[in-house]
Amino acid sequence: MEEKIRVGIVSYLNSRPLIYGLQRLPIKDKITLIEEYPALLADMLQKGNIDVGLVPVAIIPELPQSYICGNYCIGSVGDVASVALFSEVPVQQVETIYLDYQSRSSVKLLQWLVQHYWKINPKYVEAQNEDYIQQIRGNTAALIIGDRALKYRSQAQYIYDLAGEWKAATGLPFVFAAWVSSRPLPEAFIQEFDEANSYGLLHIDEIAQAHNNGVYDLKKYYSQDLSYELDAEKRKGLELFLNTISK
Ligand SMILES: C=C(O[C@@H]1C=C(C(=O)O)C=C[C@H]1O)C(=O)O
Repeated sequence: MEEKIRVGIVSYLNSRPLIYGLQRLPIKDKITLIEEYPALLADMLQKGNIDVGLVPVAIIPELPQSYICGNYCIGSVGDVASVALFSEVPVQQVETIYLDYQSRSSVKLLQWLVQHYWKINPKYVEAQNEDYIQQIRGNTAALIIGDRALKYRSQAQYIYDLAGEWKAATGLPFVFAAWVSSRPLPEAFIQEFDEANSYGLLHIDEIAQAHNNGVYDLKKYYSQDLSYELDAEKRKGLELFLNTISK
């Protein structure tokens, strides 16, 4: 039997539409799905523990070889809702920022916004585990991504949505994660993979209902906040982001 292709996918709600077809269509017998948080997926791709992953785009410049597979991603054309700087004070008064250990792209995006858009000069602290979320107080703010960010929204005073801020600063959409492999994969596989990604996007209502947890309106999350097509505008946003972080 042929070896299965190891596919790493983000373990958050954001990727439920992309995993839907991968778990249901015939491609499911050709792959092994591994779910992890984004920073771990990045490590796994870098170490060769997965063949393709929905990895933070910020690691692309660090890979000796990389191939973007297919036409889907985790992106946004405005506010994304699940990636934000959460604070008790306006951003101009923020002095310390905890960085989410689960993120790679949003950490880089935040640091770009801090320097070039908000023009503030905070101290950064790299969080090691979930406890950092309790540190948001006074002039201490934190970056949170994923399901934990959706959850934190209801108790937050100030929410600086990183995709919305990027859009305001550059006029472009933002791509957080894309399907990346470190070696070329067969064309026929990529095509089947791409079709499996698109399948879930036809079942958004069902997926939103199945995962509804009363925390956030998932139909809105999947159809308005997130934008999964890696189209020409998103590729432009991605290129600009990768250029800015590799300088
Ligand atoms: C929109 C999101 O995009 C994510 C953010 C990532 C990052 O910051 O490295 C990576 C993958 C995505 O899960 C989110 O997690 O909410």
